[in-house]
Amino acid sequence: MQTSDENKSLRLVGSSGAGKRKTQHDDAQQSTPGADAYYQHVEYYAQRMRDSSQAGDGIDALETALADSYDQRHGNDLYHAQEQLRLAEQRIESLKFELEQLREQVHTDPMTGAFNRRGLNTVYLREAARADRNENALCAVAVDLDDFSRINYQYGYQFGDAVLMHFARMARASLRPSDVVARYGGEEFIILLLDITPASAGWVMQRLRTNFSKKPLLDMDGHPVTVTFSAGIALRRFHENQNSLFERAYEALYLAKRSGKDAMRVAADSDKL
Ligand SMILES: Nc1nc2c(ncn2[C@@H]2O[C@H](COP(=O)(O)OP(=O)(O)OP(=O)(O)O)[C@@H](O)[C@H]2O)c(=O)[nH]1
Repeated sequence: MQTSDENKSLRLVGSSGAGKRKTQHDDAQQSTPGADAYYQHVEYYAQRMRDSSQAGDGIDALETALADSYDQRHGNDLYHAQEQLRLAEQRIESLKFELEQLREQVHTDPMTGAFNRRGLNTVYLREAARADRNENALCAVAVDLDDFSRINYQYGYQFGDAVLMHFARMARASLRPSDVVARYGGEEFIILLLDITPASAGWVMQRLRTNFSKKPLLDMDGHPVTVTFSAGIALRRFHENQNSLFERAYEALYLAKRSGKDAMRVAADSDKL
């Protein structure tokens, strides 16, 4: 039950108009802004509602509580802290996005869009671990465009660049999206064929060869320019590291070049191919 003094105080507070009225708690709020003051304020009015015997008094107290706590709910430290938190979360999201873009730049050859060496190293570690875990086959193919210095000399360096971009595009289009195309050096590429049956690696590369030769670039006069490539294929042994695998792929590539170029060879140990 309320005493008559409390009722008086309740009515006084409740009848002075929402939003503008000043209560005995305003001073306390101003001197101690923030969450503590807010909760004290709420508790104060909650207590008054508990003590109230009539619905009208309770509603009065509730309205007053809402009006008096408006600034604290919307303009106080708690509100600002929540706003800061929201902005910080937004910033974190945009930083994550920037980081993702930077990571992509660090791992990509800007001209061809293929992985660069660093990107290839990262992908190799991941895919080799996966291949070991699942006992999947993984093939590395070393590719070198034939007589590229002559292409540059005859058609210009810019045309040579266009050939490199064209090769990377054709490789991506001819292989599975999960396969990896990386520019390893000037006119050298490494391709990783994942989860491939050894017998398939040869004809997958043959398909790339066919697609590449069927869509030649044109010179200034609109004539097609024939560009070929040589390739060496090596089937990865379980737990074989990158250097060893690529070395075997390069040995096979060397044999392909020695055989007259525009050719493919399979590394000796890849006997299942
Ligand atoms: N256009 C262009 N050419 C490049 C780039 N990087 C390397 N090259 C050229 O690639 C050529 C590679 O020449 P070589 O290593 O002699 O090989 P090749 O002429 O292809 O001869 P083979 O490998 O025996 O078929 C050089 O002329 C380099 O200047 C590049 O980013 N753009």
